[in-house]
Amino acid sequence: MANTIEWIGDAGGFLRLLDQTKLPTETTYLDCRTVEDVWQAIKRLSVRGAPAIGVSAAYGVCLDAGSKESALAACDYLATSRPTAVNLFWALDRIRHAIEKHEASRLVASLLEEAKAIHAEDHDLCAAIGRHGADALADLPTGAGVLTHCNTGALATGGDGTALAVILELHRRGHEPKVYADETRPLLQGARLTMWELMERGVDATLITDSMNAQVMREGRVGAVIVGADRIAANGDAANKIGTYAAAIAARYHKVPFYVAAPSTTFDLTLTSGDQIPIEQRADEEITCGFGKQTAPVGAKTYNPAFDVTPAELITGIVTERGVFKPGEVAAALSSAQAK
Ligand SMILES: CSC[C@@H](O)[C@@H](O)C(=O)COP(=O)(O)O
Repeated sequence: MANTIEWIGDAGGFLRLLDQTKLPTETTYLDCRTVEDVWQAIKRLSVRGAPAIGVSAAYGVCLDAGSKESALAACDYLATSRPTAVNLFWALDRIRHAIEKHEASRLVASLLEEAKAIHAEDHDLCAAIGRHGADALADLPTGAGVLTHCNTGALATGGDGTALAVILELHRRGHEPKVYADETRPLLQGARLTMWELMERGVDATLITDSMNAQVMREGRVGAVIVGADRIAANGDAANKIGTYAAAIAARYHKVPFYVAAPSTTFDLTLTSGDQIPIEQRADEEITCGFGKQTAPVGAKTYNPAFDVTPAELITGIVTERGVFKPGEVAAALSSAQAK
């Protein structure tokens, strides 16, 4: 796999991102040399996926950390790029603490160390999620169907991914999962990115459109659904890419277990329920003129929420780096782990 996020050089270096808007047809990189470049890259989804957004923003601050004031202003600015994935705000808070703690004279080097630590830690979180999730799904018959939505792999994180890390671990363990990848309208993260990653890794993957997943479940092809998340509230309600909620409803109807996989950095325990999660609204053109092809009358009125919230009651288990928990138990489990 190509590097999704890479800092090139030392403290005077720059951030190199794999430009995900060009995949799967072109593997090209975007060199970000200013905070504005990183903001734009996050906004237009050149880098996307909750953990990857957080890691990129942490590196982004290093591009304007000549003084504590400029670094703090960079944090505030990057926080305006996208509203839903809480990993962005978590990473920027961690960088803000580092700004306060470290000497102004070697601020860039200190912040770079912190950003690299956030990146490396995310790699380890993904590995732990993969192991716990594969343990939870160990009883699935060999060759069972596993449905996923959006892209939650190496392109979305600093490691192997969240939901996709579970699938890859099942594959490594010889369970031979047969993945059904929702294409994930309107920006096709499932078709363009998940299919690309799974095919590169040699995992059996079948592309379907989002509207086919209920029928695929009805045909008995799916043993489990596993998805990622952008923000999970204290009660276990989970925001993820638009279409996740519909997949969860279909899974419940067909008695298919529905798992959400996310690191502790995706939890927002200040929110009591998913109703409080800010949902990003994106441009009309994404659904009227996707990928440059006009598919609706000019001037068509649109509504384009980028995420939805799956209520906790539809979620069988939440896979974290600390284990798999019932949605109603996950906040207490993570809080007690943090207190230790
Ligand atoms: C490990 S990634 C989990 C989520 O961030 C992912 O499922 C998702 O919804 C990404 O949305 P995107 O708009 O592509 O950033």
